[in-house]
Amino acid sequence: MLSDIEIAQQADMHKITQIAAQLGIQPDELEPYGQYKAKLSDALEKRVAQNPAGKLILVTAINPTPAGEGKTTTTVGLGQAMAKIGRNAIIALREPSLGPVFGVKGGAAGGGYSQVIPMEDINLHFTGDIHAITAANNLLCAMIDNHIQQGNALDIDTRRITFKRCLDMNDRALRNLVVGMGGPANGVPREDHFMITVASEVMAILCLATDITDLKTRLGKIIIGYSRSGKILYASDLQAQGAMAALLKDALKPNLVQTLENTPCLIHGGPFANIAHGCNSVRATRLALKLADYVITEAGFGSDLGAEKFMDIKCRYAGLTPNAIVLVATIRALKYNGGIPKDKCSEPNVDAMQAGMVNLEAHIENLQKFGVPIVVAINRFAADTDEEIAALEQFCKAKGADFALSEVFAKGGEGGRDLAQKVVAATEKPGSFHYLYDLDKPVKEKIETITTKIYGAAKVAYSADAEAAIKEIEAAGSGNLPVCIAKTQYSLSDDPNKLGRPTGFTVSAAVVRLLNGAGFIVVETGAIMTMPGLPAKPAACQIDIDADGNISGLF
Ligand SMILES: Nc1ncnc2c1ncn2[C@@H]1O[C@H](COP(=O)(O)OP(=O)(O)O)[C@@H](O)[C@H]1O
Ligand SMILES: O=COP(=O)(O)O
Ligand SMILES: [Mg+2]
Repeated sequence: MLSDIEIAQQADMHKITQIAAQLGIQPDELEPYGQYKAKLSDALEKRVAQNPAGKLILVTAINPTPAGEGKTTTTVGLGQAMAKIGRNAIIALREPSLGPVFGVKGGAAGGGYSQVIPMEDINLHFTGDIHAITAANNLLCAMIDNHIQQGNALDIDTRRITFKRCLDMNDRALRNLVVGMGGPANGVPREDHFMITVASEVMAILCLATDITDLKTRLGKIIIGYSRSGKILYASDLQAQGAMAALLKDALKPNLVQTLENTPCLIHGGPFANIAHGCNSVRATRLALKLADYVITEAGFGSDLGAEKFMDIKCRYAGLTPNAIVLVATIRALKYNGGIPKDKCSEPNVDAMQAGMVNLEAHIENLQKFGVPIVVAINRFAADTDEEIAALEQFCKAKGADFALSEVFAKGGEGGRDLAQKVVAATEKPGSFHYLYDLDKPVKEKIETITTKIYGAAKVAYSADAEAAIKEIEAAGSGNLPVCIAKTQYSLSDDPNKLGRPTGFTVSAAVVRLLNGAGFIVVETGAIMTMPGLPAKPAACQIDIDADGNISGLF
């Protein structure tokens, strides 16, 4: 079989103006970036605002292996399959981060015959949105350190600056550093830290902002740290929000591209779901709902992360109601959850798969708590045996769960017809969507609702810092915000080694941070890091470009 990039490079790409025309988008509502990418204008958003909204479908997954289980691939394949069955659908994805592209997972443009294209552009610089987010974030950092250098009128406590620099790269050497070295002309020395751009508050703000005014307001509300008297300081205290918003003017507009089968795709925003809220932007999702009868979108990692945050943060803020959920399960991930090492998960092993079924069961039960019809998508890999597939289908039947065997990786839209039919039917079932918790509950109660009802934890252990932060957040009147738990994606717990369906465990809430601009409270658990590191053999080592500009090795 050809590699992902070889399939993508052989695709018959249509001009982006043709893809736009399929959606009724006028040429003057499109801002092309070359012939195959474009941003969608504010004028379009205004013109279609009164259109009836389409149906919203979320794609999530069980706990993944490090390679990922095919949510993006399934989202793309389902979008293609909907066209095959004559349904008018758009897919809405997050933009890939350079961290995984050069790290372990590789790109995030789907795979096989279900990819979005041009995949090299999408996986690398795309339309520059993540670079703009990095620049806006680091402009604020430069203004913080400059304010201190210029006399520190705000009396910023240099030991309590909470806003970190960012870079869209897996670079562990930047996790902890000292800035301002070199003497009086070069700044004031202080400890600082980098996080990966996709975990930054500016990324979260871009994904939740409804327009440029809302964006600027949110940016101004970013907490940068404290004065030495303990006063909370904001980006607006440095008059930074205007310049930051100006840097993000174009990044705020959703991007239009296409799938291998020339069906439309919006890509906008790219937060990870383990260390951030894991959903593409509200603007892109809302716009897509006004342009098509079905919108298929994905949220990162398993339902314990991306799907829970999609429901309780994104849908709540955007007033969205999902009409169906696709739960991607793979035989390899079930074996992984059944205790098989990741490099052995392609070997036939029904027993191990059966042992790992408890993880699928947990995710089905989790998603049922949101009151939205579910379809399990068995994402078929070449190594899957008929016996394993039959056993998995039998499990779904016994569980009373709708399911479909999906072969969109190997066959594109043709491999997703049954899934598409099942999903359309699911969207026509009565739903009773509801959030997991009410915002007016105490912060600890919201945290413990997620950890017990979704993760299956027995309790939460709060560090002294976490306890103090929760008290301070509630005393400042900000306790009525959603919670965004940062934890490992490999386990329902905060311990990556607890696979399957662990019970009786304790989740450790180590750090609690108020993202005042984004409007949610981050709870960092276990040993989660906001700046990943590259692996021993980075994917970057196999990426190359020839004299004609042809890129290879991206996957
Ligand atoms: N059915 C499949 N067979 C082979 N490889 C697959 C299949 N589905 C997905 N992949 C590959 O697995 C990796 C993860 O897929 P992706 O869709 O990015 O998962 P997720 O979005 O859940 O992280 C990608 O390299 C993709 O090409
Ligand atoms: O945030 C993680 O997203 P994927 O699960 O699509 O890799
Ligand atoms: Mg993905």
